[in-house]
Amino acid sequence: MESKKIAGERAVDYVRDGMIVGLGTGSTVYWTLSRLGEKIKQGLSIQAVATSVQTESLAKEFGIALIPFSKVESIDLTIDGADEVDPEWNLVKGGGGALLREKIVADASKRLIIVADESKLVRHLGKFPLPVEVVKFGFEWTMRRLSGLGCSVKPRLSGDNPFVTDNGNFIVDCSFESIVRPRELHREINDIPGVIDNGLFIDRASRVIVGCQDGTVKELNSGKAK
Ligand SMILES: O=C(CO)[C@H](O)[C@H](O)COP(=O)(O)O
Repeated sequence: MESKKIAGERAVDYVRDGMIVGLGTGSTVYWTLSRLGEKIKQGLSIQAVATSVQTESLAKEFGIALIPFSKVESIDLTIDGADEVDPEWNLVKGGGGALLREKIVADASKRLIIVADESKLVRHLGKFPLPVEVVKFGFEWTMRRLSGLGCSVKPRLSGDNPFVTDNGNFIVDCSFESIVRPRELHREINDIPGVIDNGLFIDRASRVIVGCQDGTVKELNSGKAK
């Protein structure tokens, strides 16, 4: 928990007065939101776009001014978490089910800072099941097509019911043993009818901030993205 906190908080050092900031989703970003709230009390002035209903309500709690995404031309900086980060900074995201809005907001952002604890750094993506957002209609068929890509598939549940995203869709978690060619896999998955998007984020991170168990924070800044 402490390593998530120090990573999440550190990212706030990159936020400047007047910025439009994208707010990711998850337990690491929670600490970003809480630190942003403190800085706002001390006079920082920003506007923010949330990537989930959960983040929207936390932002309100922390006194962060939100604007609708539809009113935004571009976002200066987005801070978000990840489930896995490989040495090329390809990411798996969507553990919290917010991958679609997270990807749209990341796409509109000049910079994407990823905050994570050390356990998220992996040699190859794939240990964490890859979340795929699919439409409800025909999702059983879409799952069959996904399993044809060589993974085992599980519809995500919330208790006994299917998990429903903020966009009204389902999530299918796809377990590949190892994702060797993430770029190709990203395209293959999104080519399947019924798939809306998947949790692979390729060449999107501009910086990765990692909280370590010994209390230090590592900042990696050699990615290929904008
Ligand atoms: O992609 C996400 C939500 O859709 C999260 O950023 C990801 O699951 C990491 O979450 P956490 O910081 O709680 O470990």
